[in-house]
Amino acid sequence: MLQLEGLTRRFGDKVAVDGVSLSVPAGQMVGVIGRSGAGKSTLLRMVNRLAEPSEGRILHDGTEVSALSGQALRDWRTDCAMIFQQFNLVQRLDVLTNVLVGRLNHRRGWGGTLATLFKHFSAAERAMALSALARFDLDGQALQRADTLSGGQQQRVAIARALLQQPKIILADEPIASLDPRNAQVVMEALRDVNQRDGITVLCNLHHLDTARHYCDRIVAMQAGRVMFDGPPAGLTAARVRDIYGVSEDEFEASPEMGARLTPTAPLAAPLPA
Ligand SMILES: Nc1ncnc2c1ncn2[C@@H]1O[C@H](COP(=O)(O)OP(=O)(O)OP(=O)(O)O)[C@@H](O)[C@H]1O
Repeated sequence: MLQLEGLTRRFGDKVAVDGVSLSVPAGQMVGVIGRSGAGKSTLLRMVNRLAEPSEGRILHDGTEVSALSGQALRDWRTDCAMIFQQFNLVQRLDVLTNVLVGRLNHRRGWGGTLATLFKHFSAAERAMALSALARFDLDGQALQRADTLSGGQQQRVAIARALLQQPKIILADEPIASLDPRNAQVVMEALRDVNQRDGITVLCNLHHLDTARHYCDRIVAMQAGRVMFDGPPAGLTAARVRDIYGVSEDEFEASPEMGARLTPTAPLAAPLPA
C-alpha cells in the first residue's frame, strides 16, 4: 500500500501540489489526469523523491519513504521505476544494453562507463533483458541502436528497462504524450499488461480522459494541485468533468500543449505477444 498524506509542494509562492492524500493498494493502476500545470508531474516525482515534499508524508507498506536517505533512498528508487514522456534511453547504445541499465540499480557502487557497460552483466541478466524485450515484441531489435526505433518502440524499451529493476511501482509521467494514437495504444497495453500480469502498481499521468477510463482501475483528477475527483472511471462522467474544470470534455482535451488523442479500440487486457 502506497499512502500519500497531505502531500504539498511549493515553488516560491506557487503551490504545485496542495495537500494531496491518497491510498493506493498494491497492484492498482491509477490514472492521474489534469490540464497542463495541474501538478501531476510534481506529484509523481515526489513519490520517488525526485522532488522533495514541502509538507506531508509518503508511506509504503509502513515505511516512511519521505524520511529515507542514502542507500535506503536508492533502494526505494529501485522499487519505483520511472517512465518519462521522452523515453530517456541512451540513444547511441543498443536496445539490449539500454534494457540492462535497469539492473544497475541493483549494483551497489558500480563505477564503470557506458562503453564498458555490457560486459558487466551476467548471462542470466542478459537472458532476462531479452525475455523482457520479447514480451513486447522487440527481441528482433535487441542489437539495434536505440535511436533507430520509433517512439512507441522506444517507450516499450523503457518499460522493459523498468521491469529489469523488478520494481513494486511504475511511475509513468505522460508516457504517451509524444506518440501517435496507434503507438500510444500499444504502450498503454504494455503498461496494463505489466500491471495485470506482474501485479506492479502503476501511477500514470495522462491528458486524455478516455485513455484513463479505458486502461485504469481508478482515476484521480487534479486541478491547481488538488484532487478534485478520486474514483472508478465510470464516476468521471462528462457532467463531472464540466463541474471540475468548467469546460466540456472536448475542450478539456483541446489544449494545444496536449499530445495525440487516443481512443482505444483494442480490448482492455489484450496480451502482448509473449
Ligand atoms: N521546478 C519548478 N519551479 C517552479 N515551478 C514549477 C516547477 N515545477 C513545476 N512548477 C509549477 O508547478 C505547477 C505544476 O506543474 P506540473 O509540471 O507538476 O504540472 P502538470 O500537471 O504535470 O503539467 P503538464 O501536464 O504541463 O506537465 C505549474 O504551475 C508549474 O509551472
